[in-house]
Order: sequence, then structure tokens, then C-alpha cells
Amino acid sequence: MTQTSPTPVLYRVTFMHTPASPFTDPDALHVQEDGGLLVENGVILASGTFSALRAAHPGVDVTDLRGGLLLPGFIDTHVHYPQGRVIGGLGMPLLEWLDRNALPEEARLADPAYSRAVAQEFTRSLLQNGTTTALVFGSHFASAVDILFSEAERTGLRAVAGLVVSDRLLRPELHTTPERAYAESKALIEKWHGTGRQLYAVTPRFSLSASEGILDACAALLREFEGLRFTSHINENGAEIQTVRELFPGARDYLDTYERAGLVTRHSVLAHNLHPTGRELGAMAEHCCTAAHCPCSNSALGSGFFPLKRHLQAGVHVSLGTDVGGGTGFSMLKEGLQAYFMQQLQGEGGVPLTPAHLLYLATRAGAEALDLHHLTGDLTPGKVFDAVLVDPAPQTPLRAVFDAAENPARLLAATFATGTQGDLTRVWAGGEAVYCRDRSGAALHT
Ligand SMILES: Nc1nc2[nH]cnc2c(=O)[nH]1
Ligand SMILES: [Zn+2]
Repeated sequence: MTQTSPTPVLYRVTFMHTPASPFTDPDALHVQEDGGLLVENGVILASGTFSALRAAHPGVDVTDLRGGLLLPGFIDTHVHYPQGRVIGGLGMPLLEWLDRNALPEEARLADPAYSRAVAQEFTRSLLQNGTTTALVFGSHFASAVDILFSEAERTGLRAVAGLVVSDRLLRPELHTTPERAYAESKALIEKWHGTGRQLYAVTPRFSLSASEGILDACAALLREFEGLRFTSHINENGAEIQTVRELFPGARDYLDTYERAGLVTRHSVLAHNLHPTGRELGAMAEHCCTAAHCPCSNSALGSGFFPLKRHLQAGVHVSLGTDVGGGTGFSMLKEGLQAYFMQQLQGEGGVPLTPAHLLYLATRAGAEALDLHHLTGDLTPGKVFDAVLVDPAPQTPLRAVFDAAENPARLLAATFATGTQGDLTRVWAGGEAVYCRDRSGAALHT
């Protein structure tokens, strides 16, 4: 990635962010109309009203973004790098979808030329959707993971990613051994963990495809290297859960297959968790791990409703993920809206989500899940300037709402309800403009 400019810039724009959680703090949403954000060397130095910041910093160049709405860069906590080209495999439950749709494509990433093209599409898709940090489910091939990290670093995406490891029940070309999984992961960790914006996540695909030996190899890596993250899948689909039960007769439940190997910690993010037991929720809360909620995928694969209320009551942290390609695309706006819909559809059992909840789930909740909230996830001074500008073009549905809005809260609600990638015109990662689209629709970066 190119160096950030050391020259300070004062951005003039209405901005919103959630430095706290609306699930616990009713005043979590901060709205600054006609705001100012002073950014230098990629870091936010000061924030407030534009007029106050202008008075305090009269000589600084101003970038005028009035008419738009600035939000923190989105944080997608569950998205599969090798599945961008198989979005849209509708009409199948999880295990059939994996066999027929996802795994044949994942096998193609053995070819570095193919994986480079996919990595470029993937990083571009995330950035142009305003996602500046992602917990990425990598590839089964070390060469493809290396290519992903180099593309992420080149484009400015903060990827928390790793080699996906499995040793049974997928396809032979996707299987490895505990020894090879350990050795290949270690080499990637030594090259990429903490390099630039990149971090490493130890990633067994799911217990269904992982022997105890390979889970132990994952645990050895977590013990050996500081600050690694861990991610996998859990409790997504009835047939999957039943198979895991049969494969691990000694485990108390699905979580226990990871827990007894020492894989469930503050740095663990488990995707889905649609069908948890009370014990699993209690243990997840105790270990301070996160459930990544992926509502578009849950709907597309017919996996079920996410029991958000039970997670919150148990004290389990929840973040949001697109789960491309089980999910339907890279938009965290669409994902937030689908989360809202699915809670609405649960009636009394659902949690009524406000636009502040959706913004929190799409930004700060992900930063907390990844233990990166000291760096990103909101726009308070001291944070890196990871941000996205919503600035709908004239004569579009969202522009009509923006122009008519009587208060800024309406802008946020409408952005989630009807905003698309086409309404996002600029994205910054670490203060650098990594995506920019002019009014004609031409992409100027990435
Ligand atoms: N949704 C989803 N669930 C999984 N469980 C194991 N692999 C996958 C995957 O690729 N997508
Ligand atoms: Zn997934």
C-alpha cells in the first residue's frame, strides 16, 4: 500500500458512528452534523463541528464532502475468499451446497494464476462495498493464502485470514495432515502476522472436516504465536450438527469439539451458531468469544433463524458477516438489513434492531470481535481513518431521501434500507483513499 500523506487534512462532512454498543448504551449512536475530522498520517487527530475544527486549525487543507454521510469502514467478520465466483448457488442446504457449489470452486485455487485473479476480485469487492477490515476464511492452499495477503496489503484491506485446514469428508485435494497444516500455517504466520495491516487467523474449516489431530495442530499454533485469531463454523445446519455429534462421541456438544482443544478464547470468532444449547452459550460468554451472524447466508441456505436474544441474554458478543458465497454479496448494508428483517420475523422472540444497532453490528462490533477496537470500528480521535462515504448520485432513490431528510437519523435508516454499493463513492483505509467513484460511475482507484 502507498504511504499515507503526512500532510493533515480536515474533512468537512456529516458523520455518524457507534463508539459504544447500542445493546447496552441507549446513547451509543454519535451524530455530528456538518462535522470536521482532522486526519494526519492516516490517524484521526481531532473531531467535532467543522466550525470548531476550522477555528482551531485555520491553515489546514479542507476536503469538502458535504451532501454525503461518512461512516466508519465496515468490518465483515465472516467472508470466504475462494467463493466470490460461486455466489448465487441457491436452493440447496449446507452440505449439498458445499459438495456441489463451493468445494469444486475451492479446489481451483490450487492454481496460483487462478487464485491471484480471485484475490483481486475479492479485495476489490470488499473495498468497493466499504469494507476496510475483514475476517477472511482463506483457502486450503498455502500459495493462495499468500496471494490473498499480498493483494490485501497492496490494496489497503486489513485482512485477518489464514490457511483453511481439513483432513476428512471434503474432497481429497482439499485435505491435508496435521503435520503439514502446522508447517504451512507457521510459514504463513511468520511472513504475514503483523505485517502492515495483516493478521493471521488459525482456521479449521469446521469440526465435521477436522480430526482431533488437526485441531491439536491448530492449538499448538495458538500457543506458539502471540496475538493470533481463531475462526471456524458452528451449529449452522441440522445434518451438520448430527454428523459432528457422531464424529466426536466424547464431546458435550459442537462447541466442546473446539473448546476441549483449547481453541475458544477472546480471539475466537465462530460463524453462525443458529442452534446452540444453553451450555454452549454460557461457555461462549465465559470464554468471551464472538458469534458471527450471517443472515443472508442463513436465509439463502435455509439454515435457520439466529437466536440473537438468547446470545444477548447469555452475554455472548455478536458481530456481522456476509458469508460470501453462502451469503448473497459483499454489502454490509444488505447484511444489516437482513439481520433486521430476521429479527422482525421472529416476533416476540426477536430483538427489535434500530439503525444504530445495524451500524454497530457492521462496524464497531466487528472491531471488538477481532480485538481491534483500539484501532478501528469508529471515528474517535486516535483511531485509524478507515471510513466510507455514502453520497448517492442525483436522481437515485437514496438521494431523494437524503435531500428530503428532516434529521440525520433518517439518513442512517435509509442507508441500510435502500443503500447499495452504488451509493458508496469513497473509501479510505488507514487514511489512504482506496476507492473513489465519480458521479459518472467511473472507478478512480482499486
Ligand atoms: N456457510 C458455510 N458454512 C460452512 N461450513 C463449512 N464450510 C462452510 C462454508 O464454506 N460456508
Ligand atoms: Zn462460512
